[in-house]
Amino acid sequence: MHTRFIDAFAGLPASLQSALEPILSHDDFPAMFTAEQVGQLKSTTRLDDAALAFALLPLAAACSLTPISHFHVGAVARGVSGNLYFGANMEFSGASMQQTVHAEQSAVTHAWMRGEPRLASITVNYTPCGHCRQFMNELNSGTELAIHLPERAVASLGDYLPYSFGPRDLEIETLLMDKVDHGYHIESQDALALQALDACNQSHAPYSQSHSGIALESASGKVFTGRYAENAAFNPSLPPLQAALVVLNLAGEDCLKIRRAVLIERPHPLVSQFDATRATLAALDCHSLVHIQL
Ligand SMILES: O=c1ccn([C@H]2C[C@H](O)[C@@H](CO)O2)c(=O)[nH]1
Ligand SMILES: [Zn+2]
Repeated sequence: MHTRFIDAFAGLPASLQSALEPILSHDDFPAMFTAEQVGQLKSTTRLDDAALAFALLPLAAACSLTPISHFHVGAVARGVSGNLYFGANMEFSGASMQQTVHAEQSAVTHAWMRGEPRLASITVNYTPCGHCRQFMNELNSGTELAIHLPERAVASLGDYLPYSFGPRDLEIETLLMDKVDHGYHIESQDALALQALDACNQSHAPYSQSHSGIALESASGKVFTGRYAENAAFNPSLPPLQAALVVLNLAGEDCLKIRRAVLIERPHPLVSQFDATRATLAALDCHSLVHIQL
């Protein structure tokens, strides 16, 4: 079991511990559970969907990286597939505050990067801040997304974000998590560049059309990609680097040991990721960034 889970695991109910043990002891535990695993966990623990997601929150929160706040936020997103995806907040010392990733953004992005088509609900250990409510208002689940919080009745995103501003106010029909393929091509033999291109082709940038994607090679040699997720209110947009760091971190790898990165974006984009990406990677001690302009 990854060392980050040991304390949180020890605090779980015994029946959940024994049901989770074979899954968590796998070296490659991806911080998600398939619908089939969820079914098995529910039947062995007799927890329902909502109770299981709450019970898993300490494990999700154990994935947080918080050198600034030491405040561990965990989220569990449930896809319409029935899969569960962890999310955790991430702070980067030496970078700007704007590079921070909230746990809700992490769980949403995690589900999206793993191909989930839409979310049904999200469970969080603290109330989502205004920024997260706005970030989630970009989703194709819309204001129907169910939000589960400790000691509160389940409510919808619409309940938590009345009089909301969103994509439809800017006449945008393609929503976050909708399947897209922007159809860009590059001439390259570099597997990392081709994976960054794939991420760019699936990015969500309907406001600026400044599609972008990134691929990171981790310490173990695995590749983690990230897609840009733009937001109707612009500032809550999540850069592609953050999306890739979410998946890399949740997979149990070290953000401070990234070997190389490839960022792909359009030439002369209205919105450029390059400067912020280079600065944040430098704060993470990665100085090998290739910038490809389509
Ligand atoms: O909705 C919220 C509010 C805060 N945080 C994180 C961001 C930062 O890392 C820390 C302190 O704000 O908590 C979240 O993850 N979600
Ligand atoms: Zn937040």
